[in-house]
Amino acid sequence: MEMEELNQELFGSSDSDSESVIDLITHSYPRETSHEQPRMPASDRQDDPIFHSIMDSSFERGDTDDQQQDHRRPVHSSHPHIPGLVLHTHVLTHLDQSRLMEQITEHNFFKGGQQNQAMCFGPKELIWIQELESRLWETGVLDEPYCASSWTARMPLFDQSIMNLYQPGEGIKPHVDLARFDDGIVIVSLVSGINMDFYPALKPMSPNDPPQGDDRSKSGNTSSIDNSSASSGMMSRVSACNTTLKTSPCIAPEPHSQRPAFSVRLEPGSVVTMQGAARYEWEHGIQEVTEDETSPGEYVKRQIRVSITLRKMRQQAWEVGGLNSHPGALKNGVADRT
Ligand SMILES: O=C(O)CCC(=O)C(=O)O
Ligand SMILES: [Fe+2]
Repeated sequence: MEMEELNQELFGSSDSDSESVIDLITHSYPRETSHEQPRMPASDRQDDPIFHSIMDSSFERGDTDDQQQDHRRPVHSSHPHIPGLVLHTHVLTHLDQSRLMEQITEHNFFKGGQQNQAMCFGPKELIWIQELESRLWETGVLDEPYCASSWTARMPLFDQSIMNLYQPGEGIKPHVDLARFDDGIVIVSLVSGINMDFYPALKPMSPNDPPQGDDRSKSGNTSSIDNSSASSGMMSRVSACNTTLKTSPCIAPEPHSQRPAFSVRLEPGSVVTMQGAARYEWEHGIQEVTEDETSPGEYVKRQIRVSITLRKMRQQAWEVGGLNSHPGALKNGVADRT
């Protein structure tokens, strides 16, 4: 079956029942992966919330607006007030998203919704990173001036990916990504939209900070989230509560001392790139709310969302304790956080 037909089945057909779509997701097109990771049995996918979010989401129903979006060219909008922050819309088509979601679902990274975060290291296991990278180049996301060649020329471009699953009402605390990561961070939004908020960092970071971070990140309101923590591959909801890495309804949200300075609407298929000031001097976060204001007085209910963050570890970060000190994290590219 051609990919277009698959996409039509997945997203454009109103009468396809779950069984047939599950079957399509399981078997329909050849996989380039050599992953040894255990796959989710097709029968279990019927209970998989990610799968259901695909089934329920508006773009999967083939809404006219969403269909049209597929034919729109990518638009790159540099933020007028946050240097280095660029929103790239209409980057991933429904087909791109469906392929990524298929891989994520198939590898059961979120354990049927029991875990809300999964991490992979190294380029080998990350077929979606290769696909994403190609798409980011093809669509001009990684071009100057949005992304500086000082980091886009590095090899590999990304060696870590983190996938976040957000149920409606979940968010992520405002933070500056850890110093162990290089400049140039990419966040890809899948399945449904969300508002991301930006706050001037109370304690800005710099590319020259020690890669392991310092005590500054442990105090004050600026959080430097170790959702990348090299010690882990997966973060369970329980550990999320214990570590406050990613906020979850089971802990009281800590309000940020500031109101967001700016909010950016991240539609599915859009990409955010952060470099320079946007990466080091601004915090980004997602509030724990069930609906987002998309224009004055207009609110949109949240649905399940999945994001993929692509980053590159700094060389010094490997030296001070990267994967070598956490061999478990390497197994199959992911490991349970314990
Ligand atoms: O899910 C998102 O859009 C943001 C994720 C994020 O900030 C991170 O992984 O550091
Ligand atoms: Fe982040």
